[in-house]
Amino acid sequence: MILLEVSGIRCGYGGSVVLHDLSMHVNQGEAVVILGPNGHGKTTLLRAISGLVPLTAGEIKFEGRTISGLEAEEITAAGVVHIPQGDLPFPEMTVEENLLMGAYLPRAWARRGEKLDRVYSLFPRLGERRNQLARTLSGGERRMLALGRGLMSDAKLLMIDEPSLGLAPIVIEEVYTKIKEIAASGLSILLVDENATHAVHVAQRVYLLESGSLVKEGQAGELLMDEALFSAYLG
Ligand SMILES: Nc1ncnc2c1ncn2[C@@H]1O[C@H](COP(=O)(O)OP(=O)(O)OP(=O)(O)O)[C@@H](O)[C@H]1O
Repeated sequence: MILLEVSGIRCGYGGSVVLHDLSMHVNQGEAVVILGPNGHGKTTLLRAISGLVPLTAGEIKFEGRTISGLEAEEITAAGVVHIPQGDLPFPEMTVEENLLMGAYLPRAWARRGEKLDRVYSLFPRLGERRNQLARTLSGGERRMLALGRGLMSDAKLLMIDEPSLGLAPIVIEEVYTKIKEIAASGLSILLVDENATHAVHVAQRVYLLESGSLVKEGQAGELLMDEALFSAYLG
């Protein structure tokens, strides 16, 4: 069953068009990654789905309902949760207070205790640091906090923007191990990253984005087998 369906969208900033006639989808329970060089529109695509960049053409549907044109809060309330690049937490709040901010919608708030337990079992380091101010966390811990905050909501689709950005290789591996666990729990995931190495092991399906258009789609396994493609597009 298709969960998210993006059909022929066009959007950009001011007069400049960033995404042209872009179509893609995410099935229920699937982890999908969009790979592509920086500056080619990956973040813009997530922002368009979240209602932060208006479309000038095309349509986006979630669970069969048109969400393009809705306010960003309504799209979040529908279950599309966006973890932006850089994932800055509220620095003067504790880890736990930051996590609780992710459960601000009434349905999630009612189940916040159970959700906190789930986040702490997935990220024991956050549990140990629950009373620590977010500004004192390491880069990797901050990224975990951003993922945890996303899980505190009633997400049906978790969209994660470049989880490897600015982290040391060993920390990237740790973050991706957690994303794999989240995907294995059945939550649908749409991930964008410039770094293919880890992302292709988490995703079932991959799209390659170049200059605002998707140039290829395939199973992650096929991409891994295709060395020429892998090096041509992903370096
Ligand atoms: N707020 C903005 N105003 C004007 N142009 C923007 C804005 N945000 C992004 N752009 C432009 O849109 C294009 C696509 O940027 P986008 O951030 O979507 O790329 P990306 O593939 O996610 O790369 P990165 O990972 O570096 O963010 C770039 O040319 C960028 O300069």
